[in-house]
Amino acid sequence: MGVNATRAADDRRALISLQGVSKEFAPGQVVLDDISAELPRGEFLALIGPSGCGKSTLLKLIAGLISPSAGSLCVGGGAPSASEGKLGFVFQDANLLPWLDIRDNVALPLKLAGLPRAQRDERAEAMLEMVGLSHALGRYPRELSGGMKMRVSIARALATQPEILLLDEPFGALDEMTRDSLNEELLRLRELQGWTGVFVTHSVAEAVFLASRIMVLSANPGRIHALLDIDLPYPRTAHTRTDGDYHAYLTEVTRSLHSVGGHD
Ligand SMILES: Nc1ncnc2c1ncn2[C@@H]1O[C@H](COP(=O)(O)OP(=O)(O)OP(=O)(O)O)[C@@H](O)[C@H]1O
Repeated sequence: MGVNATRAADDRRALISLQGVSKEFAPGQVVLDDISAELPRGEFLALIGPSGCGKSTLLKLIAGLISPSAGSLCVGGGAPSASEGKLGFVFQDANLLPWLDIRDNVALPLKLAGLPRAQRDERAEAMLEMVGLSHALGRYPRELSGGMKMRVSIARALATQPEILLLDEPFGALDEMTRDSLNEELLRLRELQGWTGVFVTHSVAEAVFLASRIMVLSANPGRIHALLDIDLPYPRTAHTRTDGDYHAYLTEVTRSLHSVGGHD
């Protein structure tokens, strides 16, 4: 098989595969039940559903931070626990180290990976430039706004050039304008870097704006209620939010969420 044929076969194969995944933290307390999905390379999947339905748990399973009670997951062709280096994780809290300036915060995973100082500084600076913070390299987290901290957190998650980016409600604590502009920025980064993403959100608008597909989960136990394709063309920009199709998707997802008892 030639290089192109191999790549085409790779592209068709799911990058993340979930088969009959269930999770219970205590016997009889099923949090997630029988979740199956295939995520091809390039997918940007939003997880949405009522509070406590298991969205973060599903993300942690994909990251290999916890193991399923039943079923199996395959990430990048292997077990999630073996996918270290292929994955970047962004949490709701930016989790920056207060005693390091933002260049060193972004360079931290590279330091842990053993990259020499010059290389990790160069990469950290390139990442910070990509998120529009090259003017702030020497600043400390306490000197940054919430939106800037989240930009640093995203730059840090992407510094190791992961194939997959997992985001657990990263913009939930931000005001709407900052959130909208970070959403646009995130899509721009995705265009540039081509990672596959899975993110948790409570915002229907954010899910529709970002995602290529939305998984609506029901609660107690968490099950897939709907998997909806969002066929809005990328790149999506601020103009997308005034598009009639975008608004039709907002209505569809809101209805789906209401039918499972989500009040977000
Ligand atoms: N480590 C754990 N041990 C025991 N129970 C847990 C653990 N982690 C999560 N749970 C329980 O699993 C359920 C799902 O939690 P999870 O955080 O995945 O939900 P979520 O959909 O992300 O919620 P939210 O939207 O409120 O953030 C909750 O009832 C939670 O209490």
